[in-house]
Amino acid sequence: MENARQVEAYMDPRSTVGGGVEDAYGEDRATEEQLVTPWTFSVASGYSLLRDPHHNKGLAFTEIERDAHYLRGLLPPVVLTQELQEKKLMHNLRKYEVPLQRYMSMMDLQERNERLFYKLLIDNVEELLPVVYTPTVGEACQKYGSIFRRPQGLYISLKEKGKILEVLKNWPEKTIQVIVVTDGERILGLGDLGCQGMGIPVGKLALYTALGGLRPSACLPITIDVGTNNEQLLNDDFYIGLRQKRARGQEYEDLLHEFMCAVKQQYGEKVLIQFEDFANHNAFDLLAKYSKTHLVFNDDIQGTASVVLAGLVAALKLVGGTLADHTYLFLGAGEAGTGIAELIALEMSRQTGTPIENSREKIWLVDSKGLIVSSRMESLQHFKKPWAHDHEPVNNLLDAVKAIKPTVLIGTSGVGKTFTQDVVEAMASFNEKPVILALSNPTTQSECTAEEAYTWSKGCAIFASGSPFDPVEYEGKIFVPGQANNAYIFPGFGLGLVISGAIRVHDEMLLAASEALAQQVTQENFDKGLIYPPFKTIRKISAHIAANVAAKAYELGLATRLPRPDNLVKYAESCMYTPAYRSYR
Ligand SMILES: NC(=O)C1=CN([C@@H]2O[C@H](COP(=O)(O)OP(=O)(O)OC[C@H]3O[C@@H](n4cnc5c(N)ncnc54)[C@H](OP(=O)(O)O)[C@@H]3O)[C@@H](O)[C@H]2O)C=CC1
Ligand SMILES: CC(=O)C(=O)O
Ligand SMILES: [Mg+2]
Repeated sequence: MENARQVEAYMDPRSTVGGGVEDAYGEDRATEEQLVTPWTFSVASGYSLLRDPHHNKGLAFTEIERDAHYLRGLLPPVVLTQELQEKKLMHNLRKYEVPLQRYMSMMDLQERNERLFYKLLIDNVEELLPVVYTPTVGEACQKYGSIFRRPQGLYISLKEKGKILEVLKNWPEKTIQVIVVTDGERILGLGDLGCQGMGIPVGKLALYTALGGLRPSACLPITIDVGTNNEQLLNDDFYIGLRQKRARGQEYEDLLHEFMCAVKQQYGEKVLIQFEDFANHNAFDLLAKYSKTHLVFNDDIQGTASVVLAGLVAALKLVGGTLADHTYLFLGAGEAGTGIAELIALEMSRQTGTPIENSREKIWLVDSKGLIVSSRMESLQHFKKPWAHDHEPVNNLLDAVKAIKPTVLIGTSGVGKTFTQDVVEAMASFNEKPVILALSNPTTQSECTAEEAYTWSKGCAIFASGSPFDPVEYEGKIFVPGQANNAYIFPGFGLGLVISGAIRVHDEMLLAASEALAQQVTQENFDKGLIYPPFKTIRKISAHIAANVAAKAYELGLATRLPRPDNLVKYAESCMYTPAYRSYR
């Protein structure tokens, strides 16, 4: 009687649906308002095993496993091999015509059966990279609130200030080797996507595992939510982040500092923290500040630099000369642009034995206000100042191309369609083989398409882009564009740091990674005009990059994992995660 009265008191008069203690099946003895304990088993078996993505094998559980793990009757009788599961999933995936559907299907698979997800990604890397990574991940981030099903990483917002260590402890895995963190302010070339930038750390870490062989359980995606200045998201009912303008200044710095300290406290000195898609007004400062105390790597500044330098070194085989014989012009003078420029200058100086200031004179950058020249010095952000050379002001790209006459044109502006026909034709008018790299992502932001580059240059351009383009036929010849994307570098780079137990990142490691990548371009690739090896060999490439990076860490005295293995390539390969199913006792 007392109980019934309580129930009545608890019932929401607006509710049209019953349940709780009145439930005919007695499944749920609590009313909706009563507190309940969300208890669960800790060892996966039976039904919970099928729902544990780390151990689930779906229809591939063997008869013996079905008996031993209480799976009888929970699965239909057939037993499939992992290969057949893969075949079926690829068949289903290919039926989707909308890229976002493929993305969601892959994310569902990752949530359901992790090993199968990685098997698909590894075996079909060229087909699936554009699905889990650029360009589709860009669209996924834009629509993240609408397609959100289950959280895939850690969200640390201003609400968690003072409690970040506790938040890290909530993550189920304790041995973390790599964190990819964003604050969502510069997601690809799509701008401020706030908390919805989470798709990027998730995607990057999927590549850490698939391309670089880091264990999935050792990877942690994190989004720091300090608000967003994207009005559309702030007004979107489905937005998943804090509904406020971005915190700046001391409030931002304090949250980031708490985060950085908590990470080191929780995971130790050797956890790699990869900064991804921060806006440049924070990215350079964070990297400078924490590179002294933490193992940090900014993918947009450093990873991109390493991949582009590798492509340029390889391109020299096609265009001739040394790095120092060329003249470089960038559209975009932010993280990617100045990061690449600095590494080219560093390598040039190393090769020629001249001071870096001299090498920088071969490199020019254009930002939204025109060519970076010394008369603009006072108003330039600190990372642009080294590139302010003596020249009269030039306020658009075409005039800059005509004035500087670069042999290499690199797009890092985040703005699509900026390499116009006039620009490409100008490049082709004074270069036999102009090198044109349109690095901005996703595809919509690419400075030009592969077809435009080849057609407007009359088939002369050596072209690569940040997001993939299909081969192009021009005057009966097939041109295969390369993909100049930091995805070539960061998985192997991170593996190299992990296997050597490195405690700091050093510029020489970026050069070592770059060198390893350039060495992987074969004559067969060059014959096709490619300056990068195909992604299908990426695990081998990653092992070589890891070995070179680890060797440099040992050489610089920054490695802690001793003794140094003799054959670092073999060692790197032996450390790589493979997604084949394990047998359960
Ligand atoms: N392929 C790859 O691996 C990578 C590609 N990227 C891509 O590069 C792009 C830029 O990234 P990031 O460097 O981090 O971004 P930043 O915001 O740091 O830099 C963008 C730069 O482009 C300039 N810019 C913007 N609009 C124009 C314009 N219309 N004309 C000329 N310059 C312009 C900006 O000028 P101002 O300073 O005056 O505002 C700024 O210097 C993104 O699309 C990103 O996806 C990034 C990393 C890796
Ligand atoms: C590839 C990458 O890191 C970017 O576009 O930001
Ligand atoms: Mg990035």
